[in-house]
Order: sequence, then C-alpha cells, then structure tokens
Amino acid sequence: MSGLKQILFLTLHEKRDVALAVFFGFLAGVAGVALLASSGYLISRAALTSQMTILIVMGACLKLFGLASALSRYAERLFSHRATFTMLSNLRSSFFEKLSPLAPGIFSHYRSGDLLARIVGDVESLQNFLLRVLYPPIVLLLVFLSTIFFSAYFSMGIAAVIAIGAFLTVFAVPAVFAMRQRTIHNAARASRASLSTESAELLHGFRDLKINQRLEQKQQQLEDFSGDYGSQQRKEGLEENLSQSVNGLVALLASFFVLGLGAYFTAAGELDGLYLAMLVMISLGAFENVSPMAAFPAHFEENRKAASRLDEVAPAAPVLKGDGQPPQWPFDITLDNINFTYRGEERAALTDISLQIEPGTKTAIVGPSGSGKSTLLQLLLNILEPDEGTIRLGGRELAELDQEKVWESMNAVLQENHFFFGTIKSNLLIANESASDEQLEAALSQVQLAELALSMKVGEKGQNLSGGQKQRLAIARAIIRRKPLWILDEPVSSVDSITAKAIYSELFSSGKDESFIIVSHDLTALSQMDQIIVMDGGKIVESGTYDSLMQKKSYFYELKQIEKDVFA
Ligand SMILES: Nc1ncnc2c1ncn2[C@@H]1O[C@H](COP(=O)(O)OP(=O)(O)OP(=O)(O)O)[C@@H](O)[C@H]1O
Repeated sequence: MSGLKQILFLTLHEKRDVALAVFFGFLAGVAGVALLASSGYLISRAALTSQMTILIVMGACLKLFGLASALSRYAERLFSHRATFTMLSNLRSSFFEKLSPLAPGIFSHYRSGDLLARIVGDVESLQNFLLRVLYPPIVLLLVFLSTIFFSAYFSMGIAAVIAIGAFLTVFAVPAVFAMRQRTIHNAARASRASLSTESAELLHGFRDLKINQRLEQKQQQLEDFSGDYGSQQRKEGLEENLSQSVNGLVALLASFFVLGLGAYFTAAGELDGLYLAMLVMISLGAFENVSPMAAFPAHFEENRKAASRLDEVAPAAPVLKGDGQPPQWPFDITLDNINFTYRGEERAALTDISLQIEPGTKTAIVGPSGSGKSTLLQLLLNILEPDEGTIRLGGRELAELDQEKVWESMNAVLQENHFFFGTIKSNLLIANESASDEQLEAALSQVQLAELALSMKVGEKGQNLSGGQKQRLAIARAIIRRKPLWILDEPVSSVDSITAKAIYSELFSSGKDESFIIVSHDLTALSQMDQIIVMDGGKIVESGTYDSLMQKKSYFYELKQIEKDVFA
C-alpha cells in the first residue's frame, strides 16, 4: 500500500471520530456564516423596520448562532484531535511492527540518524494529515455548498460568484502552490535528513573525532548543514506566506464582487436591497473559513513525503518471514554450499561453505581477520540470509523457521553488546526477568566478575566498564538465559588469557550436553574443541580435531607456528 493511502486507511479506521469532526466542523462553519448573515440582515432590517419582534428574534438568532459556532468548534477540535492521536499511535505501532523483523540488519541499509528522522520527524509531521490535509477541504466544500445553495435562493449571480471564489480558494490556488512547494519541500526535507544523520554521527563518533583532532571540521560541517536547513525553512515560510496572501486576496476580491454585483442587482431591481448586506456578510463569513487552505500545499507535500519515506523502510531490507516451529533440542546444524555477498559488495564474503555441527559438540571457527567468521555466525543466527545454499536445524530449513523462536534456543554473544543505563542487575535481568539475585551473582562468579555488586551503576552503553568487563557481562547474561546452543563471536578477545581459560572451562563443564560454536582468534584453548573450522578468504580451508589438524601440518599448523613465533 502506498504511503498516503496507508495513512488514509489508518485515519479512516477512526471513522466515528472523523465523521463527528467533519460534522461539527461543518456545523461550526455554517453557524459562523449564519451569524454574519443574520447580523447583516439585522442591520438592514433595523434600518427599514420598527417591528420590535423581528429585531428581538434576530437578536436571539445571533446569540444562538454564536453559541452554536463556539460549541461546534470545540466538538470539532475534540474529535479531530482524538482521531489524529489515535491514528498516530496506530501508525507508530504499525511502523514498529514493520521495523522489528528487520532490526538486526537494518543499519546496513539505513544510517541511524536517518532512521531517527523517520521515526520521530516523519511520524510527527503526519499528525497534520487529518487536521490540515484531509479534513479542511471536505468541511470547506460542505460549507460552501450550503452557502451557495442558500445564496442561489436570493440571487443566482451572487451564488455563481461565491462558487467561483470557492473553486479558486479551495482548489485552484492551493493546487498551484502545492506544485511549487514540491521542489522547495524536497530540498528542505533532504537537508533536514542530512542534518539529523550527521548529528547522530557526530554524537557516536565524538571521542574518535576529538582524538584525531577532527571535531572542529565535523562541527563546521554540521553548522553548514544547519545553516542550509535554516535557509530552506525560510524559503518554505516565505512560500507559505505568499500562498496565504494570494488566497486571502482572492477571497477578498470574491467578496468585493459579491458587493458590486449585489449593488448592481439591487439598483436594477433584481434583488431586494434588504438582503444585500446579508449576502455580502455571507460571502465574508464563508471566505473567512478558507485560511487553512493557504497552509494546505505545505502540509500536503510534507505529509506525502513523510508517508512515502515511512513506506520505503519496509521493502528496502529483506524480511525474514518464516513462521515454522524450530525443532526440539537436541538437533544438528548443517550448512550446504552456502554463498553470501553483502549487498552492494562485489566480493563474496562466503563461498561454498558446507559443514555439519552435531548436538552437544564444541566447534571453533578460526581464521584471519576478514575471513568471514562473523558473517557465518550471522547466517546461523538468521540475521543474514544466504544467497545460495541451505542452513538446516535438525533437518528443517532455517529460512522457514520463526526467527524469534530460533533465537529462543540460543545464547548469542556477538562482538558488540549493548549495555543500558541502569545497574549491573538491570542489565543482567534482560536475559531472564525472573532470575534471583543468587543466580545473577553465580553467573557473575562464573565469568570472574564476582567483585561487581549487582547494585553498581552502569553508564550509557556501559561506558564505565572496561572492554573485558563488558564481554564478561555479556557472557553472564547468556549464562542466565541458559539455552542449549551457544553462539559466541570473539567472546573473550579483550580478556586476559588466564581469565579467558577459566571462563571457558566454567562454560564447558556446566554445559556438557550443550553445543558451542565459537569464533576465536586465540588458538591456544582449541585442544578442548571437537571440531575446528579454519577459514580464509570466505572459504573453509580445512577442518578437523585439534590433533588431526596439527598432524596434517597444513594451514592450521602454520597458523599455530606463526602464533608461536610471535609470542616466543
Ligand atoms: N556489513 C557489511 N557490509 C559489507 N561487507 C561486510 C560487512 N560486514 C563484513 N563485511 C565484509 O565481509 C568480509 C568478512 O567479514 P567478517 O566480519 O565476517 O570477517 P571476520 O572473519 O569475522 O573478521 P574479524 O575476525 O576481523 O571479526 C570482510 O571482507 C568484510 O569487509
């Protein structure tokens, strides 16, 4: 469904509130026109008659229309805003539902600042869809139709002038400005997106920029983006003012025409002079309502663009859509002739990968940096999908399984782990909300972090923890989760080798029947593994047990020799 259509669908989902808002908006508009019409009639009548009853009735009508206009306006605001906020909340939920399955790989398609601009800026701009785009033309059309029918009773000529004025102010002028807005608005939106993206980059890379003395340069760049956005906003403002002035002028001219034509008809005896002031007041009252149409072009363009940017997000990234049940543990994992190339890259990250992992075994994936180890783990986690070949868990194709359920059987510790602002305890409870303090403390001891109190504060992104502490905390989380399939990507690369060995021996002794798939640069602790997969340039160059690979005296043996020489 295209962007605006979906927003329309979500808005019309609140059909009761939308209908009530239109009804009360119409009532407020018509009551406003009736108020002015009756005041015009009252002025003429008071000049021509001394009948007190008519004047009293007209005075009462004035009060009634005034009250009806105010109450209807209140009801219109109430229902239209209620419909808008419900629509916005539905939109946020539906956008989040679309985004959620793409989450692990989404940053390879969108920069975080761009996503933030879409989630916050674009969703917020859509709050104007009902209030400033959909509903003003409908209400205005209804008010004008009633006004035209009423005026036609007294003078067809005056009704025609009002009809032409309505066409110009409700359709023609806004349509011309909507076309002009398109270019200006696209430029403003593009510079807003650049500003947001660059701001997010500056925030994330602040430390690195400072260390490399590039902060000022980046700041200057950001100021340029901000200046550019400011000037685009000014242009938008000027255009909106121009649209308002032109529309106001056309409305005023229409009222002048009504007056001129009315005077002519009265002089020619075609119109009772008693109604002239009333008809002029009617046109003034009706055209008073057109002011929201001046802002219509800007809002329409903004909403059209925002809706299509939100709509873009979903199809851009592959949706992992399987819903099958993963097999019950224990299950084996097989990879058959897997090929994978990152989007936009020419070189394949993985070529012809085939391997078998039996349940309850320990597999190490080793190889030089960039050889494809982490990519292989991401395929196993179903975060990436292979271009060719199949991955099976217990004989069932991974692509057809429900991703969330697959993760339910895994303890994954990847190279980057996020820590939230809070305490050690709150960060551990993410893995299992019902874990007791004793369980949390036991997990901390298993990763040699017994010295950290559960109540210790954790800064944003775990800033107050060392690299090794963060890695161990991530393993502690996985221990608390305790699932039978461990997928670990360089889990102790920042931990000293004695502590790393102690952690591995804790994990292996407490998880005897569990499967471990570990990516590691460290070749020292590999003798305990059942299988070692050696990768280079995206291919498996050899595999086997530690002893068999050492006896073979091939690639792995040479890596070991290099390691020995370096650390000798
Ligand atoms: N998101 C990505 N987009 C494009 N190319 C990528 C992406 N991530 C990795 N690559 C490329 O894929 C290849 C394999 O990378 P991968 O991270 O799997 O290697 P690795 O063996 O895990 O390296 P390391 O040991 O340094 O973590 C590399 O050439 C890398 O540049």
